[in-house]
Amino acid sequence: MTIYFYKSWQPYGCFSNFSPHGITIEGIYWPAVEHYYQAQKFLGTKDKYIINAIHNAKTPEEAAALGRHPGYKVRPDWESVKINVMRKVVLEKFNTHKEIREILLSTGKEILVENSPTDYFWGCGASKSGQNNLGKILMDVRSKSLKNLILKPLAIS
Ligand SMILES: Nc1nc(O)c(N)c(N[C@@H]2O[C@H](COP(=O)(O)O)[C@@H](O)[C@H]2O)n1
Repeated sequence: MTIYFYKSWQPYGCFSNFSPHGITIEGIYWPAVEHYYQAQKFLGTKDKYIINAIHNAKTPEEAAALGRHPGYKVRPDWESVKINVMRKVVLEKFNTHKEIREILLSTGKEILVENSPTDYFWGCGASKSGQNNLGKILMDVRSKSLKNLILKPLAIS
């Protein structure tokens, strides 16, 4: 059975990047994955001042609106780095928060899909045929977490 998730208040909402699970990366605390992800778009650009506003955004929706604003210039390598940016921050989220790591592990081998009606890159889009890159990252994180769970007791003995 495929597990669909999207909004943070819906079933499996903790898989959404908008869920309120803070992370610390390179010593800086971010209120949600979405804040960090959107801010990375502007590293080293003339619009880098917007990073602070994204960091301080009251909600992930506000962070996303700032990061998607067509008036700000995204870094030129964004398309080639965004998957790795997302991989790093989503892994950190599930390493940090044990309760949602357990929910992720409880999904076993089910396929996870971000059921965004508009996003064909991170989600499946309205046609359900999108790339679902967020779902793929979550399934990778799930495999890594499972390996850690199996290897940890072995390391102790
Ligand atoms: N608009 C919206 N609302 C949500 O609740 C979502 N989970 C998403 N999806 C996330 O949007 C991010 C992509 O943003 P860009 O289009 O690259 O600016 C990514 O975190 C998706 O998972 N969207």
